[in-house]
Amino acid sequence: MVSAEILERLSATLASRREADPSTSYVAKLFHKGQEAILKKVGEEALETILAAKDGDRRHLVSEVADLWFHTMVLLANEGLSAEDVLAELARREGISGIDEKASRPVKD
Ligand SMILES: N=c1c2ncn([C@@H]3O[C@H](COP(=O)(O)OP(=O)(O)OP(=O)(O)O)[C@@H](O)[C@H]3O)c2ncn1[C@@H]1O[C@H](COP(=O)(O)O)[C@@H](O)[C@H]1O
Repeated sequence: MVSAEILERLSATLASRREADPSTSYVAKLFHKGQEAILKKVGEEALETILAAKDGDRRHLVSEVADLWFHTMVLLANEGLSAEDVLAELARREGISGIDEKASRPVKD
């Protein structure tokens, strides 16, 4: 079984690409293009994920979610963050019902 360690290894690879040659690395090329280009890819992959979910092909859906996760990880790496930061946030939320959490928010005027 594949474990979440793949996310940590991928995060390390992404961080190492900050100094890599854009002509030999897709990730280095995205870093070189900057945040706008990365956000555009995240948006495209989110849309492709929605379309894949609607077409009912489960393997296609998994492939598109992998593209989405990968590009959101590039986005995090571009901000000096990693999958570990997101995993820590999910761990912090573990066991807290979304309904209870929402009800505990301060009331806005
Ligand atoms: N997981 C991935 C991964 N998933 C998707 N992609 C690439 O993401 C790109 C965008 O996918 P699209 O389907 O949108 O293709 P496209 O429309 O041609 O893309 P654009 O040219 O428009 O950006 C493709 O080139 C995919 O190959 C990935 N590229 C790299 N990785 C990982 O990142 C590591 C570092 O990659 P490099 O920096 O290229 O060495 C690799 O070893 C892998 O572990």
